[in-house]
Amino acid sequence: MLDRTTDLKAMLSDPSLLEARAYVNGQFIDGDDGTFEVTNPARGDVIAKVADLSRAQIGKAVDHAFEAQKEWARWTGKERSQVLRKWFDLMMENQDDLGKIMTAEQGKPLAEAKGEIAYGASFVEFFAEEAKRVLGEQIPGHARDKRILVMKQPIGVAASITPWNFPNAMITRKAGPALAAGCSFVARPASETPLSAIALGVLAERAGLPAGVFNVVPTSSSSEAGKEFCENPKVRKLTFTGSTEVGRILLRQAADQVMKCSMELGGNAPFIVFDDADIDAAVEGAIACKFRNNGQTCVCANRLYVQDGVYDEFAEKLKARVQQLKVGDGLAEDDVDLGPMITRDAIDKVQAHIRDAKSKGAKVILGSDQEDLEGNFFKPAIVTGATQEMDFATEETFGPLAPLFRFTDVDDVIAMANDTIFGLASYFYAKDLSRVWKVAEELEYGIVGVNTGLISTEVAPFGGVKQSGLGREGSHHGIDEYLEMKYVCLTV
Ligand SMILES: NC(=O)C1=CN([C@@H]2O[C@H](COP(=O)(O)OP(=O)(O)OC[C@H]3O[C@@H](n4cnc5c(N)ncnc54)[C@H](OP(=O)(O)O)[C@@H]3O)[C@@H](O)[C@H]2O)C=CC1
Ligand SMILES: O=C(O)[C@H](O)CS(=O)(=O)O
Repeated sequence: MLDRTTDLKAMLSDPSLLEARAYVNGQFIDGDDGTFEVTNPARGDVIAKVADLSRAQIGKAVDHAFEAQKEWARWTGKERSQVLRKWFDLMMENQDDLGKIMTAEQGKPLAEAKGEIAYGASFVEFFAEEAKRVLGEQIPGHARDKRILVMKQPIGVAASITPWNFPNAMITRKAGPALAAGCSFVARPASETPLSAIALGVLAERAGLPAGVFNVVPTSSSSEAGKEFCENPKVRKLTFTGSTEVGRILLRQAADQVMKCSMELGGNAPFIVFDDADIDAAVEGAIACKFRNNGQTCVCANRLYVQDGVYDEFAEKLKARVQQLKVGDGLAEDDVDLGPMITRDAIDKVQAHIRDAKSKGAKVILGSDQEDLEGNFFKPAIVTGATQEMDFATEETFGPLAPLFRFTDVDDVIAMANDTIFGLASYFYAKDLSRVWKVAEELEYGIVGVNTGLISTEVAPFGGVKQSGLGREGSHHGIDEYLEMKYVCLTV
C-alpha cells in the first residue's frame, strides 16, 4: 500500500457530504452494532467508521418506509417529478465531491468516479420525467354493461442490496424508478462502499424527499439485511445487483413471501471480432469494455474471440494499447486509467485464472510481471491461446485480464459464446449486414453491443437472460418493476 493516509474531508468542498451515520426516516442515526471500517483500496488506510445497523434497526427503517409510502403515493406524478429533479440537480452540483468520496472508498480513478456520478444521476433525471407518465388503460368491456379499467399503482416498500463496483449508480438505477412510481425505498449498500450511498441520503434530504421515503441502512452483516428484507411482510419488492450465487440465495429467501424480485447478476460477456471488423475500432472497444472499472463490471468482456484472419493483428494492437494504460491511485494522480482492485481476494481470482490458463497451454503476452506490486494494484494482463477448457471460459474473472480465443467459423463462435449459464452482455465487431443480423439474433444475451464496447445508458432496458438475472433496469420499461397492475371491472 502507498504509505499515505486519506484526509477525505479536507478534499471536499462540502465536507458534510462525508456522512458515516445511517439515514433513516429523515434522521442520521448511529448503529446499535457499533461501526465498521471503510478502507481506501489504493492505500489501505481507514477512511471512515460507518454506523453498523442491527437487523432490528433495519426493520424499523422498513416500518418508517411503510408509513411514509402511503402519503408519497398520494403525491401527483408531477410533484414527485419535481423533487426527483432537484435530487438530480444536487447530484450534479456535487459531482466532484461525490466522485472523490467514491474514489476513496472504491478505488476507481476520479474521472471515472465522476463519470459514474453523472451516469447514476441520469437515472434520477430520466425517471423524474417518467413519474408523470405512469398511464393506465380503459379496455372495451366483454359485455354491454361492463367497463374495464387497468390501473398502475406503486408496489409499496422496495428494498435494495447493491454491490461495491458501482456504489452510486446501482442504487439510483433502482431508487429512481421506485420513487417515481410512488414506492418508498430502503437501500443496503455494500459494506466496502457505504459512503457514496449515505451521501445520496444527504442530498435526498436537501432535495425535499419526505422523511422515510428514501433510507440508507449500512450494516456489516449482509445476510441479516437480506433476511430482514425477505422476511418482513412490509417489504413488497427486492431489487439486487451482485453475484448470481447471492442472487440465488435471495431468491430462495424471497420465495417464502412470493416477493417480487429484480435481479441484475453475474455475466460472462463474449467480445467477438470478425475478420471484416474495423480492427482499430475493435481494439478501442475492447479497451473500453474489458478495462472499465478495472474489469470489475458485470458487463465487461470476459472472453475475447478473434477470427483467424485478424487474430495476430488484433493481439498485437491490443497489447500496444493496454501497455499505455496507467495503473495508480486515482486520488493522487490525474492521468490514472486503472485504480486498485477492490480487495486482495479479487486479485487472487485474476491470478488463479492466469495460472489455470497457463497450465492448460495459454501464453501470457502481457502482465506476467506482477511481483512485489503494492497493495491492491494489479497490472492489466493479456493471454493468447485461450480455450473453452480454461476457467475464465465459464467463470467471471471480474478483473483486468483479457483472454484471446481464436475461431474460424461463425456458427462455432456463436456456439462457444452461448456456452455459459450467463446471458447478460455480449459484443461483436463486424460490417457485413447479414452477419450482423445473424449474430445479433443468435447470441443468447439480454444485451448485444454491435461495433461498440459500451452499452450502459439510462434510456435502454439493461438486464440479463438465463442466470444473469430477472427484470430490466433503465428505459421506460424500468418503472414497471415497481408498479402493480390492477384490473377493475365496472358494471354500469
Ligand atoms: N452483476 C453485477 O453487477 C455484479 C456481479 N458481481 C459478481 O459477484 C462476484 C463477487 O462480488 P461481490 O461484491 O462479492 O458480490 P456479492 O454478490 O457477494 O455482493 C453483492 C452484494 O450482496 C451482499 N451480500 C452478500 N451475501 C449476501 C447474503 N447472503 N444476503 C444478502 N446480501 C448479501 C454484499 O454485501 P457485502 O458487501 O457485505 O458482502 C453486497 O452488498 C464478482 O466476482 C462478480 O462475479 C459483483 C458485483 C456486481
Ligand atoms: O454492475 C455492473 O457491473 C453494472 O450494472 C454495469 S453498468 O450498468 O455500469 O454498465
